[in-house]
Amino acid sequence: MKKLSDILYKVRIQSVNGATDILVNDIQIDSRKVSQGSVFIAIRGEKFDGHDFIEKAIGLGVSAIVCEVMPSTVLEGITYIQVSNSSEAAGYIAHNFYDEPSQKFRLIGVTGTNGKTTIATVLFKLFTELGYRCGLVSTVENKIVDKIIPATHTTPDAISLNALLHQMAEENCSHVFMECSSHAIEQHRITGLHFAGGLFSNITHDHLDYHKTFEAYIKAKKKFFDGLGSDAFAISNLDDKRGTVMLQNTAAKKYYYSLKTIAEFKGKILENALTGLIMTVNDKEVHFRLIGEFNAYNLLAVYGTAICLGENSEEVLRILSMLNGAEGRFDYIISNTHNIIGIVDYAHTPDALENVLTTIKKLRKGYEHIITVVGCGGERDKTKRPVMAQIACDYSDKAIFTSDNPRSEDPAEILRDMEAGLNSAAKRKSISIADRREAIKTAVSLANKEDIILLAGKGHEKYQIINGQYVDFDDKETLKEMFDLLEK
Ligand SMILES: CC(=O)N[C@H]1[C@@H](OP(=O)(O)OP(=O)(O)OC[C@H]2O[C@@H](n3ccc(=O)[nH]c3=O)[C@H](O)[C@@H]2O)O[C@H](CO)[C@@H](O)[C@@H]1O[C@H](C)C(=O)N[C@@H](C)C(=O)N[C@H](CCC(=O)O)C(=O)O
Ligand SMILES: Nc1ncnc2c1ncn2[C@@H]1O[C@H](COP(=O)(O)OP(=O)(O)OP(=O)(O)O)[C@@H](O)[C@H]1O
Ligand SMILES: N[C@H](CCC[C@H](N)C(=O)O)C(=O)O
Ligand SMILES: [Mg+2]
Repeated sequence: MKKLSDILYKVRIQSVNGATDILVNDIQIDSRKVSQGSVFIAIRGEKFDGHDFIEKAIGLGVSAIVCEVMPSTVLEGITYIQVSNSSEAAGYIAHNFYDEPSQKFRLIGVTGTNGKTTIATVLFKLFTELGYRCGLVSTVENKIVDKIIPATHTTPDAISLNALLHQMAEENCSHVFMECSSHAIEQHRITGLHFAGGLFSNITHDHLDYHKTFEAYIKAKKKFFDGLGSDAFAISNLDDKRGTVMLQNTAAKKYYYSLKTIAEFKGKILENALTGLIMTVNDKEVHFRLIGEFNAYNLLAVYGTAICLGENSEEVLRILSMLNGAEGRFDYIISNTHNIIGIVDYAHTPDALENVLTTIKKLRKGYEHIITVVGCGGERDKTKRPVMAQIACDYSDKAIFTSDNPRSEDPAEILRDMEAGLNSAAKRKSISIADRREAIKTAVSLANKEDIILLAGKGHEKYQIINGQYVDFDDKETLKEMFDLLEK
C-alpha cells in the first residue's frame, strides 16, 4: 500500500480533483489489469486511447485516475489527477511506487541501433564473474542473478520495468545492465530512473516505420543522454557519425571509445578471424573469443564501462578474453570432422543481414562457400522480403529461403514474396524449402569441408510461430543435430 500523494513525486500535475492522502495498492496502464484500489493511468497509444477506458476502470474499483484530459463527468470518491503527459507520469509513478529501485544499485543503460543486447549481456557476464550480484534487462531475456525472467520487449513498459528492478533490488543486486530501445525512450518507459551510466553503440536507419524520420530517431536516442545527471558517466562511439552529437547536451561526464582515433578507450585490431579477435585495448594486447569488427566496438564499450565503474583494467581484460557473446548473436559452432562453420544470428532486417554477411566475407580465408538459410516473418513489413532475399544471394554462394515465424500467413506466400524480384543470378543460387528443419538439413548436406552456413533471423528464439501456434524450434540445436548426423 502506498499513499497516492507520495507516488506523485516529480509528476507534472496540472489539476487535482479529490483526495490525495488515500492509500492505493496497485498501479496500472492497462484497464484490463486494474482491481479494487488501483491507480489507472490513461495513456494515448498507437492503437487505443487509454482515456476511453477510464469508465471501465472505475467500474472495476480503481481509486484514482491519472489522465491528460479530465472526463466530462467526475465521480465522487474517485481522485482524478490531470497531468501534462501521462506516459511521463507513468514513469515517475512506477519508480515511486516500487520504492525508487534504481537508487539502490548502479544502473547502466545501453542504447543504439545495433549491439545493445551484446553489450548489456557481456557486461552482465563480466560483472557476475567479477563477483557482483547483477541484473539484466534485454531482448533475449531478463535475469536476476541466475534467475531467468522471459522478456516480452527489449525494454518493458514503465510498470513492468520498475517491478522487475524492484525485484533486483530485493535480491541485493549491485549492478543492473539494461537495453534502452528508442521506443522505450520515446514512450517514457525509462523516465524517472536514476542511471549511473549510459552507453551509445551506433545509429543506422531503422525503425523509421515508428519514428518517421532519421532526425527524430536520433533525437529519441539523444534524449536518453540529455536526461543523465552530473553524477553519471556517458560513453559514446567516436567512430560513429553521431557519436559526439549524442553527448552534446549531457550533464554526465563524457568518455569516448574508438578504433580509429585517439580516445579514452582506444582499440586497434591486430587480427580478426573466425577464431576470435586479437586487439590492443589502451595498448594492452588481448585475445577475445568474440568475433568481427563490430564486436571490437562492443568490447571497447564494455571495457570503458567497467573502468568508469572503478574496476581493475587487467582483471577486466582477463575475464573479457574468456567470455562469449550473447545467445544467437554471431553464435557459432564447428562440425567435428568436416570443420563446417555454422553461424546463428538474429539478423532479421536487410541491414542486419548485409552486416552479418559482410562480416563473414571479411573473416573467411577465401575458398570457403557461404550458404545462407533465411526467412522473413509473417505479419511484419512485407517490403523487406525481396530485399533480404536478394542480399542473401548477393553475399552467398547458395541461399535457401525458408520460414521465420509465418504467424498467421501462408509460408508459401511469404516465400513467393521473397522470390519476387530476384535477378537471374540470384534465382540460380536460391531454392525455397518452407520447413526450416529441412532447409537446415539441406544446407548441411550441400556444405563441403570448411564451408560456412549462416542461419539468419531467429537467433535465440526457441520457437516457430506457425498458424498462430508456437511450436518448439531452435536453430542452433537443429544445426548441431544435423552436424551430428554428418559425423555418423
Ligand atoms: C509501437 C509500440 O511500441 N507499442 C507499445 C505501446 O502500445 P500502443 O501505443 O499500441 O498502445 P495501445 O494498444 O494503443 O494502448 C494505449 C493504452 O491503452 C491501454 N489500453 C488498451 C486497451 C484496453 O482495453 N485498455 C487499456 O487500458 C493500453 O494498456 C495502453 O496503455 O505500449 C504498449 C505498453 O507499453 C507496448 O506493449 C507496445 O509495444 C508493442 C507490443 C510492440 O510491439 N512494441 C515494439 C515495437 C517495441 O517496443 N520494440 C522495442 C524494441 C525495438 C527494437 O530495437 O527492435 C522494445 O523495447 O521492445
Ligand atoms: N556494434 C555493432 N555494430 C553493428 N552491428 C552489430 C553490433 N553488435 C552486434 N551487431 C549485429 O547486429 C545485430 C543485433 O545485435 P544485438 O542483438 O547485440 O543488437 P541490439 O541493438 O540489441 O538489436 P535488437 O534491437 O534487434 O535487439 C546482430 O545481427 C549482430 O550480429
Ligand atoms: N522484434 C522483431 C523480431 C523479429 C524476429 C524474426 N524472427 C521474426 O519473427 O520476424 C519483431 O517482432 O518484428
Ligand atoms: Mg536487443
